[in-house]
Amino acid sequence: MAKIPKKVLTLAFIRRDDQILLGRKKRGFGEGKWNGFGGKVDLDETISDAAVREVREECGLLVTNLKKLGVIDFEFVGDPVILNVHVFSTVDFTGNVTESEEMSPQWYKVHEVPFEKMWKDDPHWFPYMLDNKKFNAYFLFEGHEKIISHWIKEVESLDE
Ligand SMILES: Nc1nc2c([nH]c(=O)n2[C@H]2C[C@H](O)[C@@H](COP(=O)(O)OP(=O)(O)OP(=O)(O)O)O2)c(=O)[nH]1
Repeated sequence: MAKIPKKVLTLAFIRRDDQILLGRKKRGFGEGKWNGFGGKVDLDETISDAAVREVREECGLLVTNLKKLGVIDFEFVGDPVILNVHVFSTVDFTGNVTESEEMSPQWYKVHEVPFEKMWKDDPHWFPYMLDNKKFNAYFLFEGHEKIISHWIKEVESLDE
């Protein structure tokens, strides 16, 4: 059997009181959508090191104590590559929020997250993430706007 290629990506959320920091992606994959901060893992770094680096690059904050809350696999019809997204959250950060070439950041109240301007899968798993519950999920997309099938389950623990 041919091995299914997986591309490991990070996605980190920063919380402050009843707010969450999101960024509007200014270019590339998911352009125009509001999201957490993240991207590809480099060869020489751990997944959580990559998560810290991507947050710093995309919104200027230095985060610590990232907790892994979710692992989501995304498959796209006609594309053999599975995106393996590791979702983190933290309340610990230093620095000032700054716009980057990739992201335009903004604090949102957690009950005012703009799901209509986000990836279609996000309303399914954000409730777990916002509640600090650990979860695994899978979404099969046709194009970038239509979910054909999915599952999601709460789990006791996640591999590091
Ligand atoms: N909320 C949400 N995030 C997603 C979904 N799919 C998906 O890849 N992401 C996240 C994971 C990553 O944080 C980001 C995609 O990474 P990216 O392509 O921007 O990676 P990068 O920053 O290394 O890219 P680049 O600088 O090389 O352009 O989007 C999704 O369906 N929902």
